[in-house]
Amino acid sequence: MYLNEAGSDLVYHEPIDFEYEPSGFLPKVENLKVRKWALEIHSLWKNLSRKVDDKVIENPDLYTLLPLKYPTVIPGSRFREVYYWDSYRVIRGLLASPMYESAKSIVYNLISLVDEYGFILNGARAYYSNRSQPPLLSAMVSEIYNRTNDLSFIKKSLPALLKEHKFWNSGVHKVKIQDSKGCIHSLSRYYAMWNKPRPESFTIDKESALKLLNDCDKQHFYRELASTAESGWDFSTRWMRNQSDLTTLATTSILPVDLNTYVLKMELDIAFMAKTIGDRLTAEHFLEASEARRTAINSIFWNTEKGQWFDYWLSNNCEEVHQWEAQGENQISFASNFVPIWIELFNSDDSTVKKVVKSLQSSGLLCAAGIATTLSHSSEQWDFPNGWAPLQHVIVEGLARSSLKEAGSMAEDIAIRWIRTNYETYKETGTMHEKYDVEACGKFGGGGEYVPQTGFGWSNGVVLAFLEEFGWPQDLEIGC
Ligand SMILES: OC[C@H]1O[C@H](O[C@H]2O[C@H](CO)[C@@H](O)[C@H](O)[C@H]2O)[C@H](O)[C@@H](O)[C@@H]1O
Repeated sequence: MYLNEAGSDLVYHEPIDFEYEPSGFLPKVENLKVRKWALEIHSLWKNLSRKVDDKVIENPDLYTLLPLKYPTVIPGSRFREVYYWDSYRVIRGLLASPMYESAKSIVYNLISLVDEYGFILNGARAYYSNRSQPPLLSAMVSEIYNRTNDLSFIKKSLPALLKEHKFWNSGVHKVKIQDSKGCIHSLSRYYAMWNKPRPESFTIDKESALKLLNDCDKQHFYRELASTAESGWDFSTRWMRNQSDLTTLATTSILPVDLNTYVLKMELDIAFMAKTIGDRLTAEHFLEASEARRTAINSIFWNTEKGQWFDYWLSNNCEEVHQWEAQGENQISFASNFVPIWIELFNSDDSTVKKVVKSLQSSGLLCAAGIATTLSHSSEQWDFPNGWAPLQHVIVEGLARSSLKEAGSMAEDIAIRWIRTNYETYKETGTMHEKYDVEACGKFGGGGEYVPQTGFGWSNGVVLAFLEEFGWPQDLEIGC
């Protein structure tokens, strides 16, 4: 057998809209040291830009890489293909850069995946076709539209968003649940269409399953592993019945707060886009869908005393309509419990925001260098002490949109801590990292099934997005 060198299928591409010093770049960054660093991060888009090699387009059956037509941006290091939810933060950074054409071409590639598969794959490889990832396509489209006012862009994107909405709200992804007052709600869950070892981590999964004795238990476990990869949080004690035993992953039995927030955002974005292009019926339908999901999120996840939205654990995975029970509420603090604050319906409500700010403050998740993913020291990568760019971003952005002063200050404080740790680690190691250790400023993260990766798409995107939003004053020190 003859194999090409890894990475030769996706080749370097010079982005057409890249400039070394773009005019109007990060106008609120006054400090020269920070501006210089931000320009270095901006120039990393050049390193991470790729296009599919012609040999793959000509003979797609010979490759695992999918023959995407447009140039794209990869996360970096071992992640040499496009990843779905990473792309949202990459796009937010590209918009700050500003590289609108590069941002649009990422979306066009993702749309082509919906056309072909009916959903967006975890990543653009054939072996990722058994699952998706946190659905953020609508957020990508609406952010690009906000900057460009390009009506034809939303016209081209809307059909894919409608298809994607169906994927997350039908079949195995859809769960019906009756609340304590007798109302039936429809929510979404992660559920991979796969019950074998993940092809990209085949030997690791086989080994993890060794202690399971029968084939049925093994198949169940393999589905849970792949479903956890669909959540983007692979792996975390958040999904485990027993925090020290990976084989107790139970992701398909959990109604996740963050997934349902992203689907709510999808519904609101679709309603807005449909209205913008004059499709009144679709707009009304999705406004109703968003109202129903907001009610479901309040009823099933929100705990008003604790000021958090908690994941809900289903007691039995096979019922047609589940019955809500107090014991199903998982009252452990995870960063995902604060993700709904991203949505205007929640961040415009002062009483909710006050509770959330108080709760986040006392949760133990707020650390020296940002928000920890969970409080569990498990050595899994989506656990303590790791902090991840997408989680800092979604919470900070939500808090910053509130009109409450204490929420705004908290948002800015977290953003400053996060920018500082990214800066210090970059100066120390010469690179941007996939995740950071939030216990102290200037440390990158670890744990999990692969060595820490660098590059790195979503970290670059979030630093640029934070600097765009908050700026950096002349006299504020950047070092730890
Ligand atoms: O190969 C192991 C796993 O790698 C990916 O997961 C991690 O990296 C992704 C790219 O940055 C990121 O989207 C994900 O949140 C990370 O946990 C991949 O997505 C997994 O499916 C894969 O099994």
